Amino acid sequence: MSDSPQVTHNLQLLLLTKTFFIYLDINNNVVYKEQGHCLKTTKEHQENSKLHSPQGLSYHQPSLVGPDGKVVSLTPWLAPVVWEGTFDPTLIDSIYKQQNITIATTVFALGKYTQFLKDFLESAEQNYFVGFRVHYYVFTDQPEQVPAVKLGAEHNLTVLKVASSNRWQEITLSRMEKLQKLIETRLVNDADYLFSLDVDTKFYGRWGVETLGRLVGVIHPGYYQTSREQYPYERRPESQAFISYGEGDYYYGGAVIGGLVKDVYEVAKTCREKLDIDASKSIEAAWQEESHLNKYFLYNKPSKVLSPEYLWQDFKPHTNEVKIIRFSQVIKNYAAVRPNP
Ligand SMILES: CC(=O)N[C@H]1[C@@H](OP(=O)(O)OP(=O)(O)OC[C@H]2O[C@@H](n3ccc(=O)[nH]c3=O)[C@H](O)[C@@H]2O)O[C@H](CO)[C@H](O)[C@@H]1O
Ligand SMILES: [Mn+2]
Repeated sequence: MSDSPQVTHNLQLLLLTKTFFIYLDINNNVVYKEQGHCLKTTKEHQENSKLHSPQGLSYHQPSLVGPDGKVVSLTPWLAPVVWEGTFDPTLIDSIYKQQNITIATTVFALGKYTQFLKDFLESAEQNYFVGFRVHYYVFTDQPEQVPAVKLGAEHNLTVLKVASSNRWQEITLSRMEKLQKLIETRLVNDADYLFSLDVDTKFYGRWGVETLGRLVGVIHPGYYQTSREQYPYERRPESQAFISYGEGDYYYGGAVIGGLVKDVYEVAKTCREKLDIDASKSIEAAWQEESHLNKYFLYNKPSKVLSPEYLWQDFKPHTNEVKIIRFSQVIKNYAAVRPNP
């Protein structure tokens, strides 16, 4: 005689309850993996779910500084905005220390931009994921110009030679294609997280595991209190990067793209495809790949947003909201460093 449906139902409930309690009581990774496969599926589902939003939706522009002058630390889709005071470095480091992660970091230094590498790397070694495994990938047309910088334990650097270009716009937008290829050939196996960073920059403060997330963007320091109509989005409908005046959350800087390797891959691949479509129509978006990145982030929301502490500009005076400057664009003489105007 088979069990009555009621008995089966109770048994299932009992099993589920048991699994759940084991997880809550012991809270140990091994036990969790062995016993909690049904819970693990749920957790993975939540972490991996993309935050797509439809085009043309009407809603208020989110603000980053409230009317009381206090900073806002959640987006309207409930992603954290990382500011000083929103995380405890000791606690968050100790959590991520148990995860045995590698953070790949790409940086491009072509033409005269090789001069920025020394300060970038030296200051990164003082501040960037100190104590965690980092692998820098330096793309350059002059490998001999890459300075020998002493790297900390578990920090490595690989130089990758690329062709020179005589248009800076070409260099900055070609980063997407190079990033896509690097992920396909190496990073899928070699890294967990990836950051793509501008080289004309310096670290002045901690940049650590608080910045890790599935998909991470940074608020551009020039526009965090600007009305979205004034954002320098691409406004020509002919471009794939087009965003209409009534839309927009934040203006993200192209100097920082981060996240899980596979999520950054989606960004790079999508932006590259759109850059190619634009190129075939002889259109170049207002701010090259930064414009395409802003479009991507508008409809594929970042799961974590970095405040302008993580992208400042040395020439910009300090403001009340930004308590710490962690990473900043150095002052550069555009005419002297770029290959073309
Ligand atoms: C702060 C910020 O968000 N900056 C973005 C902004 O202006 P930026 O003025 O910051 O652009 P940029 O001149 O720094 O170029 C971006 C990056 O391309 C590389 N490079 C550029 C020129 C060159 O001759 N050699 C070379 O290696 C280098 O890694 C540099 O950091 O808009 C650019 C697109 O137009 C990029 O999206 C930048 O990330
Ligand atoms: Mn730059």
